Amino acid sequence: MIGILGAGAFGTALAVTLGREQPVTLWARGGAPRLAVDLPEQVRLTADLGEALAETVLLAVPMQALGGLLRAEAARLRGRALVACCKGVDLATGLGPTGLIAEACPGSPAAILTGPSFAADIARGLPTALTLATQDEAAGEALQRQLSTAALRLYRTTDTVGAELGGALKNVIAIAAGVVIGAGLGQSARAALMTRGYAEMQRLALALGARPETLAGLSGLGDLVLTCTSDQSRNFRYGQALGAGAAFDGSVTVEGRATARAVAGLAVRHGIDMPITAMVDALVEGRVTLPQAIQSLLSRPLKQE
Ligand SMILES: NC(=O)C1=CN([C@@H]2O[C@H](COP(=O)(O)OP(=O)(O)OC[C@H]3O[C@@H](n4cnc5c(N)ncnc54)[C@H](O)[C@@H]3O)[C@@H](O)[C@H]2O)C=CC1
Ligand SMILES: O=C(CO)COP(=O)(O)O
Repeated sequence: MIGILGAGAFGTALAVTLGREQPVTLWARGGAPRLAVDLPEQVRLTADLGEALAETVLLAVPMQALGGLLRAEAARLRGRALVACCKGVDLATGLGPTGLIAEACPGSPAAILTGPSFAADIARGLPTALTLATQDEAAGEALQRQLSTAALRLYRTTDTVGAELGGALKNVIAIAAGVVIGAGLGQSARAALMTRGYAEMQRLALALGARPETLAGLSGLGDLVLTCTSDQSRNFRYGQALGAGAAFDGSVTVEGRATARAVAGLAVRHGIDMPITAMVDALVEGRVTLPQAIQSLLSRPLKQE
């Protein structure tokens, strides 16, 4: 049995695909999943977290809720294989998902499942490929077998730093890509933004110990491409609204907002130049106007690529 904590769009989609092949218990804090889909017979929905505590537990809550959930449930989660399914950097600690797991549940195998996939596509059984990262090679092989399905292919790596930073940072760049399109700056500008965004993702991630091939893989470049080019992405749509001066529903999960804040701080501490992330953070926080943000990016010094 697999336990999934969090019945938002992603947790529910994972329950649907995994539940077609094996028993799954899906914990919904409020008792109901967010995606309007039929759950396979082997998926049990519960409002009692204890019932979802299997040997393998997927943590599918938003990034800024992960630390609190881990601390509250540490005693019951310890010793289980814990697979984070969220993308971002924790504002309070600057840690990524596996760092939060290690802090709350030391000794538990900590993994992250990340990469290009919209929950709706996974739930429909469309083909999807994700990265499963864990430092423990044997645990990684076991999880890869357990969590791959006919439609969901998992690629394995031990580079947790690269996998989680790729997934976190691409959301910030997706907001910027949305701003570019929302402000009517055109698709050529978006391609430039994505490329320069990828350069700054690499600068930070490599400085923090990530491997370049992880950044070039599904969890980095793959997810950057998906999220910056599809209006299925909530980060992209949020950016579009910012760029167009339109309203955006505040209840929608937009991970790139808090991640921009956390990463702007990390970049300063590590002396890494991340102008797009800094611009997104300043724009989201209302410290600059849209024309100022665009002007500051266009007036960067001319330099080598
Ligand atoms: N939706 C998607 O297509 C994908 C989402 N992800 C990632 O999955 C993570 C979760 O996102 P979604 O499921 O899309 O969000 P969502 O907004 O659809 O759902 C979030 C769920 O978490 C629950 N939740 C919030 N705080 C909680 C807490 N403290 N304890 C328990 N439950 C809590 C909410 O009730 C809600 O059901 C994010 O980090 C996102 O980046 C990753 C890949 C695809
Ligand atoms: O992470 C995702 C796709 O891989 C989902 O993107 P959004 O959170 O922007 O909707």
